[in-house]
Amino acid sequence: MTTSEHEHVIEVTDLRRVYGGGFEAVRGITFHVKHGEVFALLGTNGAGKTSTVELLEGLAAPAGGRVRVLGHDPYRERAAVRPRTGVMLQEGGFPSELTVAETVRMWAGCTSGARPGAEVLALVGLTEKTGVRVKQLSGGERRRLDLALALLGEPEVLFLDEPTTGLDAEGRRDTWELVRGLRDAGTTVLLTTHYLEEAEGLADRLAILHEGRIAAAGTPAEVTADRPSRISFELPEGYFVGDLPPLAVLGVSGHEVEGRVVRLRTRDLQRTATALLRWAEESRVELRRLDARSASLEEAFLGIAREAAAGAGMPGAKEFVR
Ligand SMILES: Nc1ncnc2c1ncn2[C@@H]1O[C@H](COP(=O)(O)OP(=O)(O)OP(=O)(O)O)[C@@H](O)[C@H]1O
Repeated sequence: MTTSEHEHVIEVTDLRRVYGGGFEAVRGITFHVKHGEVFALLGTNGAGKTSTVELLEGLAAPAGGRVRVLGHDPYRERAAVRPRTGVMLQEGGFPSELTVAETVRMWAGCTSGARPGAEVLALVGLTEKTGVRVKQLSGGERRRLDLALALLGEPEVLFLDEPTTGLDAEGRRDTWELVRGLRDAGTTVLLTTHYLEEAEGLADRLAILHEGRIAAAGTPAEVTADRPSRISFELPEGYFVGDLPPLAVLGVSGHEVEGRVVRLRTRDLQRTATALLRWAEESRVELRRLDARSASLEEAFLGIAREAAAGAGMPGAKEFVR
């Protein structure tokens, strides 16, 4: 089966995973990943991200539901799926006495159609470390070696479990560039991450898992759309919140005051910001440390976690099909 622009490269339907002791880590999740898309699975610790990715990689059989990768069952039809996928696990677990070059050679021996080791090491910026033993690599360099090995077979589908954990800011940005380049070349990427900024900047679509279920899903913009924007500023000496226009007139849905700092929440950022600035100008007042911003994925994520903890029922999709 060949992939085309319109096919779902990964299809997950009502997927369940139950561990030995009877614990249900994945409780019926549904999502699709399209050809050439970067899809991020987010979630709190223990939400079920790794448990899900392992089912997609064919490392275990689901307790219920269905997984298809490139049209195949990754567990039962492993031989058909494995050569076309690249996997970067959370723990690489290579023999630490081998050098980087030896590790890549060993891995290439188990990879059908492996490209030259020097090529993947250059891609991840490890060329200088070719002769270094794995045990002497830094944590970030090991992550990059993990990524190099996942790329050896020029996979059509790439699974990245927390690819930038342990990387410094520059290494993280390099990895993002690399993933974007792979996506632009048609690779489908599914990644898990704890970095919301990473998902916001990299993912075409994402799902937020909470206790084995999808709490919200969509594009980063869709997931943040129903969250309020925020405006904060410092009131000058002698002014109080009561001196502002009525908050209802400003279109404010909630506010907090801490000393002189005022934080407003609004669902209409333009209206609130305009009314506030008009008032400041007419009152000849300077709003110091003025900051206005749309909801970030981080706010959406924290909001979902809070609502879930409060048992308030979660927004967004219980299932997500597009
Ligand atoms: N082999 C196992 N046996 C029993 N329970 C397990 C096993 N592996 C994972 N779990 C449990 O399943 C749940 C989901 O774990 P999982 O590793 O999938 O979460 P995660 O979202 O990847 O978390 P993290 O962000 O911490 O890596 C957790 O409560 C975990 O304790």
